[in-house]
Amino acid sequence: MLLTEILKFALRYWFVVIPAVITGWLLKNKYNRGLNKYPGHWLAAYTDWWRFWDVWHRKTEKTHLKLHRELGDVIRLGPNTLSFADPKAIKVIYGLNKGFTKSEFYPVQQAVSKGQRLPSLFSTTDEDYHSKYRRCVNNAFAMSSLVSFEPLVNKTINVFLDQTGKIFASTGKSCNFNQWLQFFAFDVIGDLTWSRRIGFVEQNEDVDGIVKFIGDFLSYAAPVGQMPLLDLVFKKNPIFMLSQKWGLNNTIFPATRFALARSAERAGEMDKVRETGLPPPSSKGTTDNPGGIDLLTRFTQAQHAHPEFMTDREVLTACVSMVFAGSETTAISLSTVFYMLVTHPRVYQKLMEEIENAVRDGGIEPRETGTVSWGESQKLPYLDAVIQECFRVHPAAGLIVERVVPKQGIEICGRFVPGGTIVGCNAWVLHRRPEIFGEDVDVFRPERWLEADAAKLRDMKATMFQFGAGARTCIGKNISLLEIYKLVPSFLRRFEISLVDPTKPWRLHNAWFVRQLDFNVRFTARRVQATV
Ligand code: HEM
Repeated sequence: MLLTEILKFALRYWFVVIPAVITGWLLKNKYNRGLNKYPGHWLAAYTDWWRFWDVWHRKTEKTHLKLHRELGDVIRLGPNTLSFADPKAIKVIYGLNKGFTKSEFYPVQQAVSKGQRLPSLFSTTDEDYHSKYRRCVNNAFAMSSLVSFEPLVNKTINVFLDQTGKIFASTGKSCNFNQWLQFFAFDVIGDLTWSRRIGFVEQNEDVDGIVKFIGDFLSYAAPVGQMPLLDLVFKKNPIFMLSQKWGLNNTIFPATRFALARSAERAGEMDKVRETGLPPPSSKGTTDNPGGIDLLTRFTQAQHAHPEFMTDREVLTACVSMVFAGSETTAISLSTVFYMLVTHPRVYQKLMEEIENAVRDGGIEPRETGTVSWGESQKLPYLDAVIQECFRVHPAAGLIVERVVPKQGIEICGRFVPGGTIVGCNAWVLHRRPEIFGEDVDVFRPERWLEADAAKLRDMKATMFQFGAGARTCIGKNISLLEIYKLVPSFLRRFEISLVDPTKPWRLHNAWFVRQLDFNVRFTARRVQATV
């Protein structure tokens, strides 16, 4: 009765009721559980459309840095979202057993199969499921496993160097270096995961459109992740989910298709691994093909050890998430190193001297291919300083790494934040803290890593956030370091790199990961033996 009266009233006076409801909703957002005390862009307090709009414009790392510099260490990015710039926040927000969970930003990145979401190690918000999953696969990524990955990485590096010579250096053709490094990173992950490259480097093309697919997917997921409800309208809507469930729509991610094909090829071999827990004989390799234990084998070994948890689905999603999480991020980091070198000739020259001296003194074996081993790369302090500085000035992830505050609320850097609030840090902001890295934070200067005393260095390292932190920190960190520390000196020994147009800087595109565009270069072959 009362409801009918209210409805009648609302219909009659809709021109007053609608603005009143909208105003009420906006005010509720603005004063949401006391978050109005935090500064930010004025629109951010009222609606998440502001952060959607900002991320849509692909320059969010700049927005966050500017707002923090102007407004302080805590800023409001949305009615329910805060960004923290103080490095002390890292330990609280990402610390172990603090009760924070990943936000709804992550499920937007979930693949769907037969109408069901496929939560991965990266995208699951269920921390209990995550910790069981991570326990099962952790061993595969330990530093000690690197030894068995190195032969797999070597194979791709050698093909990559030869192809660079053949396609670009010997023809004088210019190279879209960021894309070329993406091809490398995707092929390494293919080799590490399935002992089989996807074929990007050999064919010099985006096989099956996988790179484009992931690029487009991230460009969608970054803004939509700011308002995850939109995903239920655009991509994971009931019509799409039901049509998948009933088999009317069999769209499948190209990386998943590749993964399914590789698993089918090796089904017999993996059955034995699942049964015995032992790696297959092929992993021993031969003199021509050095072998190595790939991730598919390791995840299947985890199935043997944890049959109650690891099903075929967990093995498949773990393999696919390697491609999603490990390729674009590594390619971005590699591009940064090469770009910073070509745009800072002093640093480039100093690094070349270090590498040449190591070859001359026997610190690097004089291999014909010019490749540098992981062990050798670890004895090059300037290389290490260059790579650290590149991670500092251009971390791959360019948005806040979102977490939800536990129900009871928590104190972060002296401020009580109510439960349910989305909080996070952006590596681009943390890495430019002058009290940690020095007043010249905006300058690319690898020497800062060599000059710092032990205490300062400890603070600098503790503030580095390129791999995230805590329980959800990057599981592939060691693998990516293996790739980067090996490829950079190996490539520099074989080729001299110059920009096609030194007056034209690259462009950045922040779609969760900050991709580089217009990084066009030429290569000149160097005589590797001449350095010995
Ligand atoms: C330089 C290269 C890389 C960078 C900068 C990077 C960065 C990150 C970051 C920031 C996170 C945390 C995300 C979050 O908390 O929301 C993460 C997680 C993850 N990364 Fe990486 N990553 C890199 C390479 C790799 C590689 C090579 C692999 C796989 C072989 C990989 C697999 C993963 C996975 C599976 C997770 C989720 C871990 C979990 O939640 O337990 N990453 N990565």
